[in-house]
Amino acid sequence: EKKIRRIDSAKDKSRAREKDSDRLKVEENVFDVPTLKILYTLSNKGVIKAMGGSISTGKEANVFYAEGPDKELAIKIYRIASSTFRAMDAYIMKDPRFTNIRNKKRDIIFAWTRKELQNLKRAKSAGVRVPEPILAEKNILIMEFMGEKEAPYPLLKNTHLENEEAKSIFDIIVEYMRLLYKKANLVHADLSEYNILIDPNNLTPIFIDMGQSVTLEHPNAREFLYRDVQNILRFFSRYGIKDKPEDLFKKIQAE
Ligand SMILES: N#C/C(=C\c1ccncc1)C(=O)NCc1ccccc1
Repeated sequence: EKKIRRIDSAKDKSRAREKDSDRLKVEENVFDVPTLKILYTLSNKGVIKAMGGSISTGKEANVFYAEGPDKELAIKIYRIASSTFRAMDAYIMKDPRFTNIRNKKRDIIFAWTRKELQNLKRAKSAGVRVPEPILAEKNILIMEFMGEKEAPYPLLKNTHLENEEAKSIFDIIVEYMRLLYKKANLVHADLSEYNILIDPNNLTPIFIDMGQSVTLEHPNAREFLYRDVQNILRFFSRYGIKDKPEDLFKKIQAE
């Protein structure tokens, strides 16, 4: 009951911050009864000591801060009532790893959550800096919290950089794209300044949101890679970086 109150208070806290009713509806969908049951179970198992507030809210999921037994956690909860799960089809239905799932909304969301955990593990073992993946349970993904004092590290989008700082971050991002491709056999497929955190202690990038990442067997993998390359070059052009997309595209895939 104490733990349940903490989760309920997290609900209230995240609601309290709601300004307009739409967001309230959005938040409401995340904490549906099945999701609450899983959170209570994880809490009773000691995986989650206390739920915190919402770190970020997207169309298809919300990320919450939480205290774990030994480290801070980020809890990503995929919305079952999400309207954008159709968009997931493009990535998941052609992925040989998931062709056998029944086309039921929940199954797609659960498979997507499992895929994000798997992709984070593969990225990490390839040497790409990502939040430490901890577990996936139905529509809930638990990972290491990347931030300090309950405040997440800033997105690349919101980080002020000098040109030299930007250049060194750009070089690491390209190296991570190469490691993902050559060693993890993955393409991020949604890489942009919105899905890269910057660790302010050493100005290094952290890749997040790998639910949509695909293996190189996916028929559109190279298209997605080219789009990631274009996104990154578009963002870094403001710092005087002039690499050509086709050159970067080749460099990432080169033997
Ligand atoms: N993962 C993750 C995120 C942050 C994060 C911070 C600190 N530690 C770990 C993860 C995040 O904001 N993702 C964006 C997003 C996408 C889709 C729906 C909601 C939110």
